[in-house]
Amino acid sequence: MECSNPDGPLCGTEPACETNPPNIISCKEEKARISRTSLFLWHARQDDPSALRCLLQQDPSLISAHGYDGRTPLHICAFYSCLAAASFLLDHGAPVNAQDRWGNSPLADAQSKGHKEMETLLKEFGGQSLGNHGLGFRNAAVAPPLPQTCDWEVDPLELDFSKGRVIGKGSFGEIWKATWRGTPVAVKKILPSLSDDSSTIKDFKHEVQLLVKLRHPNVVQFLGAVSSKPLMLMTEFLGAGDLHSYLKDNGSLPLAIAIKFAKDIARGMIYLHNGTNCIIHRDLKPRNLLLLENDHVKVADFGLSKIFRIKSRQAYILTGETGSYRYMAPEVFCHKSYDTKVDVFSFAMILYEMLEGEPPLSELAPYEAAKSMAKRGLRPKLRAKTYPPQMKELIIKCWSSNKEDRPSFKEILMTLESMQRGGDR
Ligand SMILES: Nc1ncnc2c1ncn2[C@@H]1O[C@H](COP(=O)(O)OP(=O)(O)OP(=O)(O)O)[C@@H](O)[C@H]1O
Repeated sequence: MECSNPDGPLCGTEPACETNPPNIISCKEEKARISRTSLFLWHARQDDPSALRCLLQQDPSLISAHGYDGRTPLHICAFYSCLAAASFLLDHGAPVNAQDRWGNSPLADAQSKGHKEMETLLKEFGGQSLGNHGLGFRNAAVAPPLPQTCDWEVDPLELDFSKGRVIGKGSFGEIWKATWRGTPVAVKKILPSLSDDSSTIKDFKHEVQLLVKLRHPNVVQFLGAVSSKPLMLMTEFLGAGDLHSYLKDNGSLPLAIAIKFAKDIARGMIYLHNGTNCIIHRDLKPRNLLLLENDHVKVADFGLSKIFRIKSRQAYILTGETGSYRYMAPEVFCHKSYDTKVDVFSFAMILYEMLEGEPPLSELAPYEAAKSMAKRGLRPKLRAKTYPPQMKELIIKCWSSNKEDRPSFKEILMTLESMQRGGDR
């Protein structure tokens, strides 16, 4: 399937029925809606993301479409292992745990058919094995319900913004420095427009439940969340700024510091990628790497992007905040199925930026940079003279077009350690 522009123009719009009386319009519209739904389900079965994209652009509500027995396009993809279409649907916010009239979720369908790759993909998006396969399949395990009480809910009245300030703006909302029970914290206020349906809030709660359990010295610590509107996420506050600003102020880093930072990032990523809930960051970039006063780095802003990403795409474009594109792996740009190796690709771009002192392909706009990398295999030129051959090799491996050729973060850490030992001698 040819890679298409993820924010491409509308493929076609339906003519407005301005002269028809209202009852004829609604009848016509209803018929059109039903036929669009059938078409959407059919293209899911054909594993055809381009056709799905065209229909979705005409009618965004199709993302929650289902047939009369409650089976969604994602159920169909899961059942027939249509990976490209499933990946597209998930990227565009399709409800991953929708249950059909037998109570089965897409993951239960994939499991019943033994589609391993599909299972992995659905789980990455929070898929749960729900239902009992009343169609005659073997029973699937039902995920335990979330506990009714939670220890992460923050009372918004306890958040004091009076002496706070906005410290950053992302596509999901503003980041504030605030005080919570006397402690400085960073609070991300999610744009109200991104949390206007109950399923988003449910997904949000589920995700926070996972994130709040994470603990690692190189991962920004989640402290809690407000699950009423506006949704808010509270993390520890890191006062030394982010890597983007640091590089802007200081230019390229000496090799030893770049290796030190890179090791911290690799350690944080090993933790995220290898826990019981494998977390793929998908938006690793210098702005999401926060510095500590003692020159250590922590990985921030992971986990929730998949919930708000599609909804925020519009805001993303409107605010011109397209910085993430520059670090984006080709398979994400092309809406293909992907795994933890997308973060390795982004890491290569960050390594490059730390050593060269300028963003990768800075001569191109972020979107153009991502497109050239994905479609033409273009890569930034390694110009700095200070690269030891091992570092050059590492960067080139990490930004391989073929994700299988990219090393894991465990391997990356080992290479960085051996480089550091070489430098010490
Ligand atoms: N815990 C924190 N402590 C201190 N500063 C933070 C913290 N979290 C975020 N920031 C600051 O806020 C900025 C914006 O963060 P945010 O994660 O919302 O935006 P982004 O990653 O640039 O955008 P997007 O979420 O759209 O990818 C960061 O680059 C950083 O400077």
